[in-house]
Amino acid sequence: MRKTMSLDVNAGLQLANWENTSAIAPDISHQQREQLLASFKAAIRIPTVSFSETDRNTTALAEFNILLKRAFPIVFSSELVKHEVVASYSHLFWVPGSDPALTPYMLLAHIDVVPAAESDGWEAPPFSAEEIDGFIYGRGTIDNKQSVMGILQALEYLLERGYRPRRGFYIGLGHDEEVSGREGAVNIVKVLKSRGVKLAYVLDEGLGVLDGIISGLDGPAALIGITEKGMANVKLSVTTAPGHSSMPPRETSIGILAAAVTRLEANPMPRLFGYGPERGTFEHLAHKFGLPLKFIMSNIWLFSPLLGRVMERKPDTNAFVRTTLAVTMFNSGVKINVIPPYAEAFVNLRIHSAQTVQEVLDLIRSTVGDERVKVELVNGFDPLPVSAYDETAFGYQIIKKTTLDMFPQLTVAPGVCVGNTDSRHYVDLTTDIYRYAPTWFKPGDPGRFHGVNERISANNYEELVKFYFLLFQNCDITKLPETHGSDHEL
Ligand SMILES: CC/C=C\C/C=C\C/C=C\C/C=C\C/C=C\C/C=C\CCC(=O)O
Ligand SMILES: N[C@@H](Cc1ccccc1)C(=O)O
Ligand SMILES: [Zn+2]
Ligand SMILES: [Zn+2]
Repeated sequence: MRKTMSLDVNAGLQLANWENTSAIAPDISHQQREQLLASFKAAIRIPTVSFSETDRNTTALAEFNILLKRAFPIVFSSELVKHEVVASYSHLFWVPGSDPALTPYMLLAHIDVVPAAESDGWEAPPFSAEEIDGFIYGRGTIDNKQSVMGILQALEYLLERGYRPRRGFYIGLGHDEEVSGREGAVNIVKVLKSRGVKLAYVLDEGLGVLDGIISGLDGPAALIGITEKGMANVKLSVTTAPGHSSMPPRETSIGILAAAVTRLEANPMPRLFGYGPERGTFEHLAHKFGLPLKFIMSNIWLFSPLLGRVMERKPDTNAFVRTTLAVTMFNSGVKINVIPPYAEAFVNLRIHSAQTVQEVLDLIRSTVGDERVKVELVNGFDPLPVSAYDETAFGYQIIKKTTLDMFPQLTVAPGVCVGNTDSRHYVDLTTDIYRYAPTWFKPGDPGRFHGVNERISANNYEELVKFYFLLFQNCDITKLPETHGSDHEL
């Protein structure tokens, strides 16, 4: 019989047993702090906006290329670093290790951002990088220039201090992540494949440190994304005969389509909470909840229907419960006195780990339940495979250890990334993809993603630089420490 699980997740791999490879301390002088913040703000001020796959601010992207060279002169001049530009605005860096027998790893981030308009209610203009009460405001501060700049800033400091890695690594910076990554990430992957590269693990953007966001949890938790939801874009359309508005049919194409869309919103996709890896998140965090939540979280197999009902009440937690459906575009009409011959709507779905694109399409067709509404898949992909997060998972344990080196008070747990990332293009290069940076989220902060007042504290940005600084060095261990007498399940 399965016993009640309450994992002491911070035990097991005793930090003391790790080979110490972080010989260079992450000390940052007052002058360096000023300079790293100035470089970060300069990056935020360049509006590298992706509007659509065909409409991107290429002037800004070109300017960003120049900024990178200016901000990180050692990275760009070091003999050790091989740099190449991919698809004009994406960047691939390769730093070979002194021990070629060690499989390299790769860090990813993206340069482009989604659009932002000050008139939406920003407290500071979205490309100003203005600092208010210790927070730097601007589009890209948490998605994802904090990692673009943080990774290269850490490498700059390490090289400056004479660092030579034992394990080689790649850094990939995409320029079109927000509109699919088909130019940047896809071509970087092509280059790596042509060279026969295999990666120990990939670390990309995604989850972070949640502080006060999971209600009932005692203290902040770092969630490392071990998978991401699938995605589907679906087009619904209705074609009818046009005519004079004075002799209307009982329903127009607009009415038929609106009714179909209403049925979709009224009948959400099934609750699947507990059927995917989100279950492991709560089992890992269980010991950090007070009673009775501790008991509930330790017995997800019994309580998942109850938890699912509670979590579905708020959009940010509902995202973990089911495949979400958002009607994002609706176009129709020709003239005020003409019966509309055509109406179309687009629906964006984020698919729960326990479902597939095909299953979701079938459900949409049956919920619409109207032959006059044509349902077509525009594009999509299934949920991503689940990466390893047991005690032998190199990437997961390195990321976890580095997080605990910086923030010993955190509980670290695996999580599902509800947004999509460039890392999904890397599935043929590694089985282990993680989506995480120690960006801190407090209540209300998740809404800043693609929303108004996106911001990061200056202090948190500096912590990110230190995180990557330690991560590079922690990756130089040749193998994970052996686990001693671990009788708990993972
Ligand atoms: C199971 C966890 C339960 C509750 C968590 C609740 C809310 C999560 C809140 C914040 C999560 C942090 C990150 C936001 C999520 C998605 C962003 C991921 C990728 C971004 C991709 C992109 O748009 O560029
Ligand atoms: N990363 C963005 C854009 C994106 C959407 C879908 C697929 C790929 C990228 C998002 O998750 O919303
Ligand atoms: Zn992003
Ligand atoms: Zn984004």
